[in-house]
Amino acid sequence: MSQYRTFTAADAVEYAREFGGVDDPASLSEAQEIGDGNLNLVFKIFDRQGKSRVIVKQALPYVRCVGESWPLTLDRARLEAETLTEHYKYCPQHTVKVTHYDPQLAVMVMEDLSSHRIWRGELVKGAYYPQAAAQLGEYLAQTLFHTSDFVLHPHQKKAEVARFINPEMCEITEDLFFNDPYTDHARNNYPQALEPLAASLRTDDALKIAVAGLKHRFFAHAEALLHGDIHSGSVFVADNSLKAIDAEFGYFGPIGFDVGTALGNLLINYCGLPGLLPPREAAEGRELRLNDVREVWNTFAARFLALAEAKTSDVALAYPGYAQAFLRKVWADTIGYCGTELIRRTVGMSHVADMKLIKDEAMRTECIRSCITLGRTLILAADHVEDVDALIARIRQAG
Ligand SMILES: Nc1ncnc2c1ncn2[C@@H]1O[C@H](COP(=O)(O)OP(=O)(O)O)[C@@H](O)[C@H]1O
Ligand SMILES: CSC[C@H]1O[C@H](OP(=O)(O)O)[C@H](O)[C@@H]1O
Repeated sequence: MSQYRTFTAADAVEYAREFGGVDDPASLSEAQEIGDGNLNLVFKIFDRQGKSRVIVKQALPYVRCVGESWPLTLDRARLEAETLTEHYKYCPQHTVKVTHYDPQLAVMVMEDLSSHRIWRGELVKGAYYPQAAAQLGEYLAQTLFHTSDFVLHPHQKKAEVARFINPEMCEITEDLFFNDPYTDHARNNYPQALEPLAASLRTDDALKIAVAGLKHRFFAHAEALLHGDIHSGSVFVADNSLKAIDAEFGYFGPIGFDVGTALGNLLINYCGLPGLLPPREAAEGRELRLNDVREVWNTFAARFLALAEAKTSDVALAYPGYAQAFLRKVWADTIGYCGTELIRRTVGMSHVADMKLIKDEAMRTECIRSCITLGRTLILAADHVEDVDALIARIRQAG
């Protein structure tokens, strides 16, 4: 990585002229750094007419939101570019297109999705995209099925697991999802009024054993090439369009982790809406979120089963009924990982706009409380929820 240097806006323009793949490179004239994520630099490159044309994304040698005190591998740019490229093969309609990757500079060039908006930003405003949930279910089914043992030859699968070994990024997830919120960790961050609730997570034996099981499966179950961080801030939406971005946590892990993270962020929004919108709009929005949860799961499960029936290459896994049995385990994992996402986004360090934008402090505290309580309920109930309707009934019961 000796040639590595952190890009300025001028560097990003120069780079885009050379590697941006546009017909008229000389017209590229300006860059704006628009990164709002926790980790990287993202430059939007504009032409002389002020039209944005292409995106240049560069990994920093540390965690952006913390600074140089938290060094982080530059190899995450490769993992992001290669995960997105792999997912694009199987689901081009719902994956951002990466057109160039440079390991020396930890830079990638990708399609500009300025015609879209980040889904989380829309969800917090109460904007509804009726197709988004089904499209996310389709993305999850296509990418996770096609990178699983249902399809890949065992030799190819093992080679792919090796290519996507991602220890440093996985360690972040292992710590932030499964350790910090269940210990008294300096990174944790929650309202003082919730100290008794947060403290109760640290001493709840059943909860800690369930979380240990989820962490253990995150370590050990190399079921498919996950996106690894498919929250509503990693998803762009537009009318009848959805595109996943930001896959630097990609690795071979348990399918339920991706599905659970996706559902978890819909439920964080469900918990936050009473603090974000007036009562009637919030109630309507919450119903839409529950429908979204149903739609993501139902689409994912139906498409995964249809793909398994049509395309399973392994003779044992093709046995009638096996794919259904496998999906029952994915369902239990999904609910458990969904619960851990709710808790790590409220007790842990990485908070999200669905809670952060609630202006009234008392209301914000109550929304966070409901999110933590729901998270715990889901983790504890994960093995006992029959289907998505039963899940929705439990969510309603939790309040
Ligand atoms: N392909 C893209 N087209 C347009 N904007 C993008 C694109 N990729 C990222 N962005 C913008 O940059 C922001 C940060 O990107 P993201 O990949 O989430 O960064 P990080 O890896 O730091 O989390 C996104 O929220 C979005 O606003
Ligand atoms: C110390 S990284 C925290 C957090 O940030 C990542 O999100 P994003 O890249 O979308 O900003 C990921 O969710 C990590 O858990």
